[in-house]
Amino acid sequence: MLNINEHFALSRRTTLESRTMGIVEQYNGTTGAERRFPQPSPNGLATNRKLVGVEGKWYDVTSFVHRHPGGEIINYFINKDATDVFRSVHPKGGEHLIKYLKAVGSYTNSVTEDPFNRDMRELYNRLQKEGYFKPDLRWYAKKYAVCLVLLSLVITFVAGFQSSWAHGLAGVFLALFWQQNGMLMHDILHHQAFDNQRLTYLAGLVVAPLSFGMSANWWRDEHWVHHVLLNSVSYEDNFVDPQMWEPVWAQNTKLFPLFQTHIQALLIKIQHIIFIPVCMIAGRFGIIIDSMKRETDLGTWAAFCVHWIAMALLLSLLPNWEERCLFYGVAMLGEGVLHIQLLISHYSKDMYQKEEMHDMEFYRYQVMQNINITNPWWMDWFHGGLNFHIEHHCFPRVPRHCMRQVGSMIQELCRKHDVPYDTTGFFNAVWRTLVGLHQAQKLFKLDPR
Ligand code: HEM
Repeated sequence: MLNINEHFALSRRTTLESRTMGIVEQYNGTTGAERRFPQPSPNGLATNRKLVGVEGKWYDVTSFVHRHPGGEIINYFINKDATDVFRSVHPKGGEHLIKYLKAVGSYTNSVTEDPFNRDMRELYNRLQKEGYFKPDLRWYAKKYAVCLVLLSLVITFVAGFQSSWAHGLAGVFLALFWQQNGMLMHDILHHQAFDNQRLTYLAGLVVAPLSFGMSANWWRDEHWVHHVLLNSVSYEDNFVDPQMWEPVWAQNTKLFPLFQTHIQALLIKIQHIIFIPVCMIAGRFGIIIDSMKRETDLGTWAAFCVHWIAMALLLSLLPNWEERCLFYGVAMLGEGVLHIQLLISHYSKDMYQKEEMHDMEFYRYQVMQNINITNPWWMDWFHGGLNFHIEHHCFPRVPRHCMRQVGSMIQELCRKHDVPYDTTGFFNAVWRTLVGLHQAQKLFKLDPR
């Protein structure tokens, strides 16, 4: 095990950018999460081929990995059993892909030795049989109709009233519009509304760059890595779960080696105090800028333009700059709550590193690394499915409105196998995050070299 100074020494060798962006190369070889995905040996099959194991069969992807529409993350699963992750990420659970692929060998169907994982695979089969994974377009269409009502309230209160309170209220409606769109984007990109890649892309354009001002492609790519390699950090491979890493927070001591400047050290000392205000003030712009920096898709850029032109027109309807700042400021702060919601389901969980990985298979790992938010059903709209984070990480394609039922099934299996199922109220989850940040800052110091 490395001590903290050695961590820092290691971390200096690479740039921060390569840590956050070079997600790919590290997947070859033994990385931290490897032990999470058991490896049956592809005995008797040519060793120079790249094989992926799904449901007991080996598929040769040697000539396909560079063209894989899901990106280079597939490299991480070469010569491994990828059954659970394969079913979780692909539309239709990848059944359409399996039908057309030719197997080149087989291994014992269930390499999983963890009885909890075995039962969760059975639960997956049951959910599949009972139609839980069926995309529910009508339910999501109703949700989008609510968004349109919110948008018309924004326009009415901006254009139809002169008073400041009406413009402040319009800001609240805009915050709700963005928050609900953000949650819809999350569901849609997980194929909960369409199990077709093209339609998912088009719907993603509407709810993300057009309505929210953020790139759906960027978010999807980062988010899938987050799902698959949740809460992982690996210094040698310059990798950290992209959704769990902001160069301003050290929520876990395993992130310390990634911080190198005195400014960062200063921010970390007060991170528990500034966490909420920074999320609320800068959260929205942080993801907009990040997503624009890497976007190359013309459709997305066209949607960005429409978004900002519409926003400029809306602001021009207000009588002066004070009213504009009031309106946009209220909207931005209100939408900032979404950024807190996005982080509290993981921030106070542990992070795993190569040297310390536990032998946990897919479902056990997903259950252990997530926190659910307990809330009455009538507040589900506010949490937008993020409250069922355990269920979502186990079965990302289950539509939001089925989560309660699926939650009871998972809880039953957790009780049966004595697997901790972490659930707490919204404010308590925020508190746990702040306490975690506070404890981490007490341990933090820059390398005194
Ligand atoms: C036999 C191996 C595999 C094949 C043939 C394959 C093929 C594909 C195809 C054709 C798509 C486009 C979506 C679709 O039409 O279904 C896709 C998407 C994707 N694949 Fe794979 N894949 C394989 C294994 C994997 C593995 C092991 C991972 C590991 C995480 C992975 C991650 C993804 C992701 C994240 C997407 C994007 C899904 C989205 O757009 O929402 N794939 N894959």
